[in-house]
Amino acid sequence: RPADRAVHAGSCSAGGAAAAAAMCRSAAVLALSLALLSAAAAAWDLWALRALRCSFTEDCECGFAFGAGLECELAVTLVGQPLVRQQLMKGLRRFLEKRSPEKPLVMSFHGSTGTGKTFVSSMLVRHLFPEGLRSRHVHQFSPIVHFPHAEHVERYKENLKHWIQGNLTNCGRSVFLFEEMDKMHPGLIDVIMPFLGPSWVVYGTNYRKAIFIFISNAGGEQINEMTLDLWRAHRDREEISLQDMEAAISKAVFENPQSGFWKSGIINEHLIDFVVPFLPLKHHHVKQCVINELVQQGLEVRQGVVQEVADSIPYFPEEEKLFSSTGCKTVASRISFFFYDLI
Ligand SMILES: Nc1ncnc2c1ncn2[C@@H]1O[C@H](COP(=O)(O)OP(=O)(O)OP(=O)(O)O)[C@@H](O)[C@H]1O
Repeated sequence: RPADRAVHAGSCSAGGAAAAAAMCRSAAVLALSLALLSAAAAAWDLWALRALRCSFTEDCECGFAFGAGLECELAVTLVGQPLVRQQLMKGLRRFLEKRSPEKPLVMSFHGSTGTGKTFVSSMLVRHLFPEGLRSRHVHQFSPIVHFPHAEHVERYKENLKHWIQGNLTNCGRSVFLFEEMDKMHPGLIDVIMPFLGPSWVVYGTNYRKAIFIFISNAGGEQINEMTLDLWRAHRDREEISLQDMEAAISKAVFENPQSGFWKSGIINEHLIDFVVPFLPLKHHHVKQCVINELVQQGLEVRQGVVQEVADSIPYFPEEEKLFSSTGCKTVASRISFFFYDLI
């Protein structure tokens, strides 16, 4: 019947439109998938090509350039830290002379406040990448800034892993500075473990060329005590046994729940290549810091100012008043006070 036919025709034409629309959708989906696939293939090709080039030519240094000036700058500007110069230069030389190192370089800086840990780490990165701390291959991490909430540790673990992996994929020569390790949530640090050893695989990059530096006050007390014992035995700080100090620091940070390395596999598995102890600074070291700072600020070096600034800083232990409680940390801020006051 005509009406039926009309209904039928209507439904048929509606069905045809729906079928056509479905066909259009499938075609669009197919086209989009093909486009995505070819884009992914192109990206993959590029990545694989880069990976291939990196593995054959070692040509993925991302602007990394270790100059000869670090040792000299350390000798001229770093005060009272014989072990730092020695350990740092030994670690770097051994690591950088290998075209294909078997594991990343892992160093750990320990010492009480104001002894030069941050000072040395920023000097070091300036000698590795011309832009220093501003280089996009130098990555600073501070648990206080990046991971402030203890209740999110599990999420932080994932974030930290992806952050390191992403940066390493981007540049195998990346430098990671982990500051304030003593504020790190317990257990979090072990997420980094696989990246520090010899057997991790990060495709498309040679992650074994990376440098990891851990910085903390943990172990500072042990360093101070050992330096004090030496002084009481009428011996010079240059005579400190690095082995004894390393053992004392490793034990202290492993056993201290507040150290960030508490019960950490990083210590147990001996993944730290160089423990770098920063010794407490004496009165004459502080004076040298004052002189350096005056020169740096383009101010006249007046002996009166040097003495006043060094005398104004608190020293420990109570009886001998031997070491500066704040190292050279407050020197710069004190200079303006004494310099302009004494003029
Ligand atoms: N051994 C040193 N030789 C020369 N200058 C130093 C030394 N130690 C500290 N200073 C001076 O004091 C400033 C503060 O030191 P720095 O920030 O490196 O201390 P830190 O050990 O990192 O302390 P904190 O543990 O509190 O972070 C430096 O910028 C530098 O000017």
